[in-house]
Amino acid sequence: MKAEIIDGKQAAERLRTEIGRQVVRLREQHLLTPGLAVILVGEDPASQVYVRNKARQAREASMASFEYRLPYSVPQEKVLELIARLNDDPAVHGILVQLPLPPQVDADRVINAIRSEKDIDGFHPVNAGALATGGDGMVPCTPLGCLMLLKHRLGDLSGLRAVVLGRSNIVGKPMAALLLRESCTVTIAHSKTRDLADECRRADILVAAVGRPRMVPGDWIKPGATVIDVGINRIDTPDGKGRLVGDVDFDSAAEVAGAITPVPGGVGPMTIACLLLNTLEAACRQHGLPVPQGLMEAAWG
Ligand SMILES: Nc1nc(=O)c2c([nH]1)NC[C@@H]1CN(c3ccc(C(=O)N[C@@H](CCC(=O)O)C(=O)O)cc3)C=[N+]21
Repeated sequence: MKAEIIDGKQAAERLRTEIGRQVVRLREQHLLTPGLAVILVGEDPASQVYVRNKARQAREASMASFEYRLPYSVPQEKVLELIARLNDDPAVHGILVQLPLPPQVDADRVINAIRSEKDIDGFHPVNAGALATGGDGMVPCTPLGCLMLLKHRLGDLSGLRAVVLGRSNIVGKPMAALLLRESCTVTIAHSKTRDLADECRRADILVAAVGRPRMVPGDWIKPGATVIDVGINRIDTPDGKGRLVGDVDFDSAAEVAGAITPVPGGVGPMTIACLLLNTLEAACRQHGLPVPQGLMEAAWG
């Protein structure tokens, strides 16, 4: 194996430690405790694990965490009512509604209902628009985490060719916008892209976010490229336990890439750390306090 493994777990731990310090400072100097509210609809076991992890890590960073569990069959109105209440709750600075949602609940309606200042996922159109036009809104957690890992490895990204595989509003599009902001030459590739392998082979930076287990083989990767694997796919194994794999075929990719993120232990932990970062920033903004600087650098320390 040739590639350096980019340790997202370690980078996320460093970032969370620094966030925790800033939260303690806010509490002591301004009597302000950043609060994160997480809404989970339904009983999906994987989602329950994520939500529990988010709440635990928020508390470990000295934040307040509020969890709301609604039944799978909940009417959309009930979800919107809860959001309206949290929008007006001064103890809540960030609201996250775990996706996906059941069919009777329209995700766009729900996202639009969250006050954009409390939209720590960065999914609200106001925040998506700010990212696209160079404003300073909330940046979606997964792309932000990916960017930190890229800077950790590469420093300045200016002029590099970046290919983003996947065009979702949650990862692909905001990832491309962030890389453009860093002055990369950005290509968004997707299921209709012709000569997908050739597009990928041009990439100095390849971000895979398609949700297809091990879709990207090593021979799609430019030698020395930096590969960020956003995929978290559970696959069956002969022992029946199953395991997590990314969108990239790790073993063959690691023979070619200069650096690569593992799954698990890559992008996932950074996503949660960035969620805490956004909650801290949201709390500061809502109270007219300066946003602590230099936190992102903590991740690539
Ligand atoms: N509104 C909303 N915001 C989200 O940010 C959001 C969401 N909905 N819905 C679901 C996805 C998924 N997601 C993950 C975050 C961390 C890990 C993570 O830390 N994964 C560990 C492994 C965890 C395990 O072992 O299962 C890792 O990659 O090392 C995974 C998945 C956030 N999501």
